Amino acid sequence: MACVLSVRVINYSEIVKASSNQSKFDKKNRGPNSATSTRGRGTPRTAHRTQKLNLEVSPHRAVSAVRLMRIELGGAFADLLNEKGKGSGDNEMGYVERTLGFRTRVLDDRDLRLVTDIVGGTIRWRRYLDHLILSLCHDENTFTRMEPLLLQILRIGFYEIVKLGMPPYAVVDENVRLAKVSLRPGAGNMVNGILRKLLFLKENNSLPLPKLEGDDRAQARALATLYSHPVWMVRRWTKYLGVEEAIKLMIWNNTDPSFSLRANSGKGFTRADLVTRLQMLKVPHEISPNLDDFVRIKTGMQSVLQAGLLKEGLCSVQDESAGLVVSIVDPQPGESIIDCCAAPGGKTLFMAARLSGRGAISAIDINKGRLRILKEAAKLQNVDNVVTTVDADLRTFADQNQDKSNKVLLDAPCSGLGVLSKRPDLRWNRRWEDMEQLKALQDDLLDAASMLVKPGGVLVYSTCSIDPGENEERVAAFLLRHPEFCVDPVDSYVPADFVTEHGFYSSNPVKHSIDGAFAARLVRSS
Ligand SMILES: C[S@@+](CC[C@H](N)C(=O)[O-])C[C@H]1O[C@@H](n2cnc3c(N)ncnc32)[C@H](O)[C@@H]1O
Repeated sequence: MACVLSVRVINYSEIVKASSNQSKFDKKNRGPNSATSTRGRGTPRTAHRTQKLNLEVSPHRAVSAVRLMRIELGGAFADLLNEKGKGSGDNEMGYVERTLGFRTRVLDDRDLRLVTDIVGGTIRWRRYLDHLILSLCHDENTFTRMEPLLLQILRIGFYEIVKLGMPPYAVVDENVRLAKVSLRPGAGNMVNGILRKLLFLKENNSLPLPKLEGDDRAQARALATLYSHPVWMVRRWTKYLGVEEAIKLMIWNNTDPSFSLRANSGKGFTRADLVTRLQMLKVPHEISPNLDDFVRIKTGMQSVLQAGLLKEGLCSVQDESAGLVVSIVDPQPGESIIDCCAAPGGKTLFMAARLSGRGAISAIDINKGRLRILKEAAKLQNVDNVVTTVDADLRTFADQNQDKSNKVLLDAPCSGLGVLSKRPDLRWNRRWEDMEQLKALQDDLLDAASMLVKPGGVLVYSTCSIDPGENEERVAAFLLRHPEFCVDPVDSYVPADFVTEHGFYSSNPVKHSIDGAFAARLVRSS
């Protein structure tokens, strides 16, 4: 039986004494009012005066389940918690306690890695996992009415068995235990039954998966389940890229992401310095073939974080696809640049470092909070002497501002379809309808940004999307509205491999193994 220790202490690490047993815990916390016992109907649990430490539930599993609830239910999840939990910014273990009714031991490095893997993977594979869970449930109602926490526990178990190939009996045992202590014994029995059915089918190579057959619509639905993406994305990509490339893209999106680090030259820290530090930390790395300041890492981000390299502002996490957009702006010492949608500042800060202390960047953004992050990062990275933040809607700013610049960057709000490997939840939050709204906003912002460009000056339009509707089509529509601009091919700024036949920059995750992004360099004649 799982062991729940309950003690009156303020400090979690000081917990020493056991005083309650499982049945007491169940009675007290698992009634109809439990935050986790109903889906969307739960009455918030009252604040605990005691803290309960459970040493038998694996901490990474408990934290993963709660984090998945937070991601999926968003604001609704905060409402399920007690008042104290709302917006308190409390640490993860606080959420665990308020959701599950107990704490686990503190997570070590290995647990943290497991949480990242399990949460990322379970979100990515959600559609695929839900298809399997639904297929193995008694009936559809069992699935659709399942409590949120129970569903997350099942998703975790299915992911571990089917995608991670973890030792099956340990997975069953641990997920059953989590369901029992965090919900009730019956929930544990249900998890046990469904996971064992899954194991049987997997061992017999007969998982109930859809076949690629029927008309385009049916095939798109099957692909969407097999590769776990929304149907509308599959239909869009098969139309633009063909089935084979669409599948490759989905496989990329489902793979654990690689990261790039940029050495902050503003701090006098070079790539050679960064390489030395990574060697000392034993973090495997690779020099970027595309950008002088960048290094790629696949694993070891935890070590980089713990060593304080980011906290000290010595390096930043920045994808090469974003760095290459800065190469297209090509900032030179002494120049004045307007960055129209600047926050949280990835590109602003890299451009600022390239100015080597001479010149100025006006960093405009409508989002105050993100702009604050930019300002603090500029200070940390020692480039605040060339960065001024402007809290404004670009459209109003452009209307009212007489000052024009030779270089303007518009890194527009977009669908983010190029960065789905790094943002596992984004695919489920984006809707097809968003695309039309985004395109209209991108047109408006392009018009506004163009007003800030001096004759002879350059406007760089960029997105982190791979969708032609947000990229080439927006530029074509802009050029029709603004014949005073023409395309300046980007060949002199980025490696030839990234240049499209129309002279635009395009990074393709499948081809270049970095995020997907787009940029056009547009020169104003008059
Ligand atoms: C793709 S993000 C920019 C990322 C940033 N360039 C970087 O490299 O970190 C788009 C930004 O546009 C901002 N934005 C959206 N609408 C805006 C508007 N009307 N005026 C100014 N900024 C806007 C958003 O707040 C968001 O920070």
